[in-house]
Formats: sequence, structure tokens, C-alpha cells
Amino acid sequence: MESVIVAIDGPSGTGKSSTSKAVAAKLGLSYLDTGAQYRAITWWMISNGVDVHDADAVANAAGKPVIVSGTDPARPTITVDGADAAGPIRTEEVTSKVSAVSAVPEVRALITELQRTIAKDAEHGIVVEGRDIGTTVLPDADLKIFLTASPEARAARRSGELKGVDVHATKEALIKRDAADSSRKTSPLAKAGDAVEVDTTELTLDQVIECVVTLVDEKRTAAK
Ligand SMILES: Nc1ncnc2c1ncn2[C@@H]1O[C@H](COP(=O)(O)OP(=O)(O)OP(=O)(O)O)[C@@H](O)[C@H]1O
Ligand SMILES: Nc1ccn([C@H]2C[C@H](O)[C@@H](COP(=O)(O)O)O2)c(=O)n1
Repeated sequence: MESVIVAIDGPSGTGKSSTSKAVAAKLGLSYLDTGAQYRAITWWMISNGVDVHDADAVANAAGKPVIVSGTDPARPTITVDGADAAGPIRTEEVTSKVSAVSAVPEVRALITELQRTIAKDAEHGIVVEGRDIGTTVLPDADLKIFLTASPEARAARRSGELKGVDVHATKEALIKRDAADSSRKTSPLAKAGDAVEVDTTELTLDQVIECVVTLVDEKRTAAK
């Protein structure tokens, strides 16, 4: 198997981005953070005065922003209409509104198309992380991983990132966002039937990375 496509899905804070970036870097693959794309379109909606809870308004505006993702795992980038969006997409306001925008079918159709094009163009293969990669975006991926972790572990990890943030409030926010992402009608957060589930609660990040690299190696060996 020359080129390899790896799909990594799972709830918020399970380690998808950290794992995907490291695995891609180790194996010389491209890397795509699809959550960043949904955050980018949400940021554009907010910046342009679109009511994110008005699904028709969001659907009508969905085709306007030009979102470009850079796929080097050492330096992933995201721009909206040519402007660097890496900082603005991580604000609390965007985080609290992204589930509403990403539930709109017209938004998902456009972003899914963009993701498939990026994956197709990745010369050596790609690690794509998100919520519906194994189920909807790349159902023929060579390897599908579904990361999980307890809400307590995920909240502790996030609170460690954002100094001074209350762990209980962080846990409640994670649970609320996962519930919204899992219950939407169009391609909800879900484990693909053929995905390998990895519970990261008791694992270090290095152990998770090693586990995924081993699974990719096994796939490549089996394909020879
Ligand atoms: N196995 C692990 N053990 C300890 N900390 C971890 C582990 N995996 C990830 N982390 C840390 O947890 C935090 C969240 O990880 P990351 O951003 O990779 O999760 P995510 O699943 O991509 O989250 P989101 O979906 O919200 O973007 C980061 O600070 C990361 O360093
Ligand atoms: N494939 C995806 C990726 C992300 N989303 C939505 C749902 C998430 O809450 C949000 C932000 O993702 P994160 O940056 O936390 O990974 O984007 C989705 O619907 N589908």
C-alpha cells in the first residue's frame, strides 16, 4: 500500500488532533483537521452577522466563504477568504456555536466535498480527523480509528490547556457539544462499524500514537 488514508473520529477532547498530527508526521502523510473547517465557517457566519440558529440563513450563506486548509502536520493552517483564521476559530464564542452551524445539511455537503478533494489530492496519503470521517466523508478509508476517553479525563486535559478554567464547567460543555454533534440528523458523530475503538482514558499520548502507527503498519503489511 503506497498511499494510505487514515480516518480518526471521536468525541471532543479524546486526542484526535494531537494523535493525528503526530501519526501523520511520523509516517510522512498529510493531515486534515476537519473540525477547524467547521469552526472556520462558523467564524465567518458570526463575523458577517448571520444568525447561527437560523438554519435557512446559514444554508443560504454557506457557499460564500472560501476556506483553505494547509495539510502539513508540522504547520497546519486554515484561512477564510485569504485571512488567517487559526486564532479566531478557537474562541469560546465559536466553540459554543459550531455545533449549530455544522448541523446544517448545506454546510456539511460543501465541507464534505472540500474534505474529499483534499484527501484525493494528498500524494502520500493523509490522516483526516473529525466526527464523521469513517462513516460519511471517507467510508473507504484504509484504516478507521474511533478514539474515546471518559468525560473526566477529557475535561482534565482541556482544563490543563486553558489555565484557570473550571474542570466541572469544561466537562459539562464537552458533554453538551458531544450530545448536539451525536444527535444531529445529517452525519452525526458516530463510530463506523469497521472502526477500531481505542479508549485513551488510561493511555499517554505517546501510547496512543504508537498504537495508531502500529495499526497503520499492520494494514500496510497485510496489503503487500
Ligand atoms: N492520551 C492523552 N493523555 C493525556 N493528554 C492527552 C492525551 N491525548 C490528548 N491529550 C491532550 O488533551 C488535549 C486535547 O487533545 P486534542 O486537541 O488532540 O483532542 P481532540 O479530540 O482533537 O479535541 P477536539 O475534538 O475538541 O478538537 C490536548 O491538550 C492534548 O495534548
Ligand atoms: N467531521 C467533523 C468535524 C467537526 N465537526 C463539528 C462538531 C464539533 O463540535 C466542531 C468542532 O470540532 P473540533 O475542533 O472540536 O474537533 O465541528 C463536525 O460536525 N464534523
